[in-house]
Amino acid sequence: IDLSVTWLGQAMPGCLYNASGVWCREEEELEAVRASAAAAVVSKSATLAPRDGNPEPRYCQTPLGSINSMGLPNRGFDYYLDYARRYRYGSGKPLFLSLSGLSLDDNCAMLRALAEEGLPAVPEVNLSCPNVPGKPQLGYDFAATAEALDAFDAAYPGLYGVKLPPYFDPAHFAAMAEILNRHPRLAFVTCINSIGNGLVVDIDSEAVVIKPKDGLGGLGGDYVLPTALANVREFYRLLPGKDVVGCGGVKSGREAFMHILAGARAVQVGTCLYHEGPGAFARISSELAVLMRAKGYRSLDAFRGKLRTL
Ligand SMILES: CC(C)(C)CCc1c(C(=O)O)[nH]c(=O)[nH]c1=O
Repeated sequence: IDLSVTWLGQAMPGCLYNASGVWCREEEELEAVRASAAAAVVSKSATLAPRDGNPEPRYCQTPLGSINSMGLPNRGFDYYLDYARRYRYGSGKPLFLSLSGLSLDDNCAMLRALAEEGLPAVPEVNLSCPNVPGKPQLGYDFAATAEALDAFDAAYPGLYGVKLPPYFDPAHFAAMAEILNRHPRLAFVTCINSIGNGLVVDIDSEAVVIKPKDGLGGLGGDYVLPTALANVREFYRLLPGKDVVGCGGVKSGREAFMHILAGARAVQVGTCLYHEGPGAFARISSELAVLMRAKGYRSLDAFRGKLRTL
């Protein structure tokens, strides 16, 4: 059973890696993911300057997944760029740097710095990054997204990707695809980021479960799987020549199989990784291999994007 993936001119020994934000803020965490059965590593979304993030509790696990309003706590871009400079490709696992600048200028400054370092990692620009206050996140502001991608093309000469928020309307899938398809070096989209601004209520305390934003936070886990699969399948269809990375609701070989069936080139694990730790990658990989063997598939190419309609 071959779980390897070749994309972006790189080979990955498998198809699973972490979702940005989970087990990837500190170098020790990044190294633990790299040393695990994960096939790649992505860092916590970086801002130019280090950030403490929001007051705790800012993350909460629930029976159906997770809710978080971390507030972009990260060590600052130079910390992750330094890690990228020293990153040992010996393990054959690509490194992605997630970027979430607080302004378009910050995102472009980080992209330019990455280019000047000789592209030691592939950027995954987080389109859930904050926009002008009072406006929706960048990924929900189509004009701002179009402008940002033009600026990214000018700032960075290599292949890059974007992390997309979930979309819920065919007109939004079409509008985003039209913009994304203008950018040939935009090589992949990662679908999806958490479903924004959910509210989890604890009936015993009669209170919300996280402190920031009066309890509003991004949802992950079982809550988001159908939305994640829909975004993977729609953008797989709408972005010819680009790769889609599946993210959302993966906790076993079953959901990884679903994401690849929907068209995912590779699959990220977030909420499940937060709770299980990097051992999750070996478990999910073996579950996926068992599932493939039972179905007679010897590689991911044998079923990628082959989700049947009725
Ligand atoms: C939500 C933002 C803080 C604007 C970006 C960082 C981020 C966070 C976060 O750091 O709160 N959490 C997520 O689930 N997804 C994200 O993209």
